[in-house]
Amino acid sequence: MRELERNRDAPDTGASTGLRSLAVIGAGRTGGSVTPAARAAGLDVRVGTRGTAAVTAGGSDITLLCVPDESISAVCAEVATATDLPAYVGHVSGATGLDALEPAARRGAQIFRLHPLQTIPAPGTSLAGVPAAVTGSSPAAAEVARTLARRLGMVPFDLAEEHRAAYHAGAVLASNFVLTLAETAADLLTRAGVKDARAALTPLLLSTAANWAGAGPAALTGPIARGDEETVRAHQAALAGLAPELLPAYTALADRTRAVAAVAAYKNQGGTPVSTPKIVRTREELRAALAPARRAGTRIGLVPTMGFLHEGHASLLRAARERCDVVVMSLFVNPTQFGPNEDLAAYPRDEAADLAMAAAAGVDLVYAPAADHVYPPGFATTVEVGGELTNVLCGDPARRGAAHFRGVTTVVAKLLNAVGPDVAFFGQKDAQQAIVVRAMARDLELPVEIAVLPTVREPDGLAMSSRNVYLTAEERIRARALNQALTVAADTARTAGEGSAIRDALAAAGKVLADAGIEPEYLEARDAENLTVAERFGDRPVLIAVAARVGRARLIDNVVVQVVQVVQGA
Ligand SMILES: Nc1ncnc2c1ncn2[C@@H]1O[C@H](COP(=O)(O)OP(=O)(O)OP(=O)(O)O)[C@@H](O)[C@H]1O
Ligand SMILES: CC(C)(CO)[C@@H](O)C(=O)[O-]
Ligand code: BAL
Repeated sequence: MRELERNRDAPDTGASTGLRSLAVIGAGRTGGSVTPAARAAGLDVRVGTRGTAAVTAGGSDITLLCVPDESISAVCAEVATATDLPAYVGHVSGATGLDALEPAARRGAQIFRLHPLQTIPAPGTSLAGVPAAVTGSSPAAAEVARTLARRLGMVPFDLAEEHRAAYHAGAVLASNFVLTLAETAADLLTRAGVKDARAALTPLLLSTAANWAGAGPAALTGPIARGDEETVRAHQAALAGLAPELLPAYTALADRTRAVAAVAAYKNQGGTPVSTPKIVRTREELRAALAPARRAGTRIGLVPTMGFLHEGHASLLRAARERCDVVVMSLFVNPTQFGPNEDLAAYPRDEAADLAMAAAAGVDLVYAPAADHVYPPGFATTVEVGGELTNVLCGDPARRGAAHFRGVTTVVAKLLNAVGPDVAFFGQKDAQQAIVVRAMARDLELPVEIAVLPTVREPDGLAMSSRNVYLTAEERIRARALNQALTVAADTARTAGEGSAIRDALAAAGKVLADAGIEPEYLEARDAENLTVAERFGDRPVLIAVAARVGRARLIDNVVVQVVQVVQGA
């Protein structure tokens, strides 16, 4: 065996590896396939079973346990009693940990797992080209397992022990669940009157597998890939009548398929997705999906959005990805923050594109509930931040009113409760919203950090907003005046310096707006922390905020000006 260690880096052909003798314990499907492959590779193979394991294993270079999962531990205990203990003891189970080989490890053997990622229906199945997941208790044990795999004709890849269960779940999805899906599809076709459903479906199933093997998510075809949601709804209606028990599974798979379609579309544009986010629609699914992260005490980040994502949202998602272990994005056009004459019905929506952006930014979980799930019949509780913060600027009764912020704080409180994030991310573009949400979190002692990130702008300075889509080409050009006006106000203040009049800065900004034919709903300067009216520019940050209708779009923007920098600790 020492020879085997000496030759670790040698090519794995013939006797040069030093691997000569192999004890195979178990003569079932896997053992019965390993044995002929090992003999064909020129190994000296001894075969034993439970009861003869110690005698068979004694003196071998490697002993491989090919016994049922539940017997591995007991058979390993037998092997551990061998007088001439093999240096390496392994098993071939995907579901079982290395710890099942503890009895041999305790006596000084190095242990490994070598799991063929293939169904082995009978003894004598060829292992040629079969991928094999390899894990070792040491680098030497892993190398021995790789060498053995190659000698048996397999293609080894490394698998970390802590990811064994996830890996095995993947294997079950690809094999067992695909079979279950095929069987379910056949059942449905049979109920729909098709005679030999299995024969009818076989070409489709085989070509789907072959196409996926070649092209991955790009091989996806069908209604979801082409955004035909009407057909999806027709399927759901048909299932509700013919096979209602299949409806939850169909709906869950449709959501998963939307995420795959989004990833495919994003890749198609040349992007490299960081993840395929999971979509959940109910608070129960959300909690279940987050339970492992919560148990593990990992850092959860939440980015609340109303969808129709742009680079502003993406900057929040990327910040969450950098700062948190798990990134949750909510996607919900919240009806309670829209006034009766506002644009709730027209608000732009594109879930598939949103999922693609979420995938690009590395989002783990997208929470996209229906309105009646968030607000079921009987819903009667609201969260409201009182006082100045919600009565001024957008909260002025003549504008969106305090009811708008009541809608925002109510839904944000619900989202914070449902997700339980460590950090929630908001954009400075909605400056008043960020201040109001911070006040709510502080007043209600919510255990969450409210992070506020800078406004992301178009190259010409226009703040990115989902509502920019409402602008015609001519309005889009005029809309630049909002940021230009704020820039002029900030420059005026900075040039005039400490104590300069707010009035002058606002007048300069107002002129820029007027020149563009824009009459603002408001153009005001307020203390950037408590929103009280600001009198002069000085050492406190001043928020200059504007709201204006440009065509159909009501746009907002702001800048924070502090003409005297306060040196911390001075
Ligand atoms: N340009 C931007 N830069 C940074 N953050 C932004 C930007 N636009 C929106 N956000 C932030 O993204 C989050 C979700 O906002 P929302 O989905 O309402 O997008 P929006 O573009 O502001 O849409 P709307 O048209 O409703 O203003 C909020 O915290 C918001 O402040
Ligand atoms: C925070 C928010 C998602 C609540 O609906 C919304 O107001 C928004 O998108 O800014
Ligand atoms: N972007 C803030 C949410 C709203 O306009 O309703």
